[in-house]
Amino acid sequence: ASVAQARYGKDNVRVYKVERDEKTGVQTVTEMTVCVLLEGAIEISYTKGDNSVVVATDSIKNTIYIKAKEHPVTPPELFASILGTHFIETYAHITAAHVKIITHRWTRMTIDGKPHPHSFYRDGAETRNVDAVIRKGQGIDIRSGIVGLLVLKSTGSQFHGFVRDEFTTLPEVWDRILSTDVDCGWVWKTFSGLNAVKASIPKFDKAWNDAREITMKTFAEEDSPSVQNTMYKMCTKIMDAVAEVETVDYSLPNKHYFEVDLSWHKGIKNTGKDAEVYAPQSGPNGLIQVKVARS
Ligand SMILES: O=c1[nH]c(=O)c2nn[nH]c2[nH]1
Repeated sequence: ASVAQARYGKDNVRVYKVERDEKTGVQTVTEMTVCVLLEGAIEISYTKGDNSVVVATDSIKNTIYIKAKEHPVTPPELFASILGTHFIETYAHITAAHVKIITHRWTRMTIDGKPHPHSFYRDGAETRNVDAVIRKGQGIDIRSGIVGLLVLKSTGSQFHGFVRDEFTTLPEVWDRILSTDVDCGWVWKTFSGLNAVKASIPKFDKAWNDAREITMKTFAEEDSPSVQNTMYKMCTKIMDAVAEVETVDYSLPNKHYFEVDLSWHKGIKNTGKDAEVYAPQSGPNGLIQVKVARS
């Protein structure tokens, strides 16, 4: 037997950083959860119990805090690249670093119509994510993403014309609720290294804003014939908006809301065009996935 693949490190490293503007008194906060996993000539730590090749996961955790102090933590694409580059440049036997950053939302409060200088609230479980792989001599591959953006529309969604056979009970529908929990990502062309990432810094926030706006605008405005078609349109619009992106992917649960037939009670009409009260379903749920590439 031999080691086919191995990587190790520290997961769930929670990091908070505040930026204080002395002139204006405005403070800005960032909170993220970081995972760093290392690859390289580490087999003997598995096969021989030889720990001489192990950068302790505790040291990896320490390094994350030190780099967060020494460097910008935003955009997350930059901080992930700084972190990964540190590990492959510091340890000769480490050949790749896998860095995942989940950025949580601290949205600045608006108090009496004005942005508050140092108060924030968590507006949703939505996160801005980055998965980066930094490989010695092979550059930096980054996938940026949005996770946990929960959306619903009360109409403007249809689903009909699907296969009807002896397994089918689903009625065709021309007006339905559509709700999903957005998990989408966009993969950047490989960066040659940290300097190339630094040269692209303004592109990362713009791409995230574009992807988020496109997702919500397309979701809201499309009279959707299916999740499949609407998510494909989101992908193509993001590709058009961000030239440096090679592929865009979505994984969307279809979070069903079932009509409740109440006709048994005094003939209440609550189905079809009369439906107003629905039963939101925890499961089962549809799950629709796509990755779109430049043709
Ligand atoms: O948008 C949808 N796509 C599907 O594939 C599907 N299947 N059942 N309901 C559905 N809705």
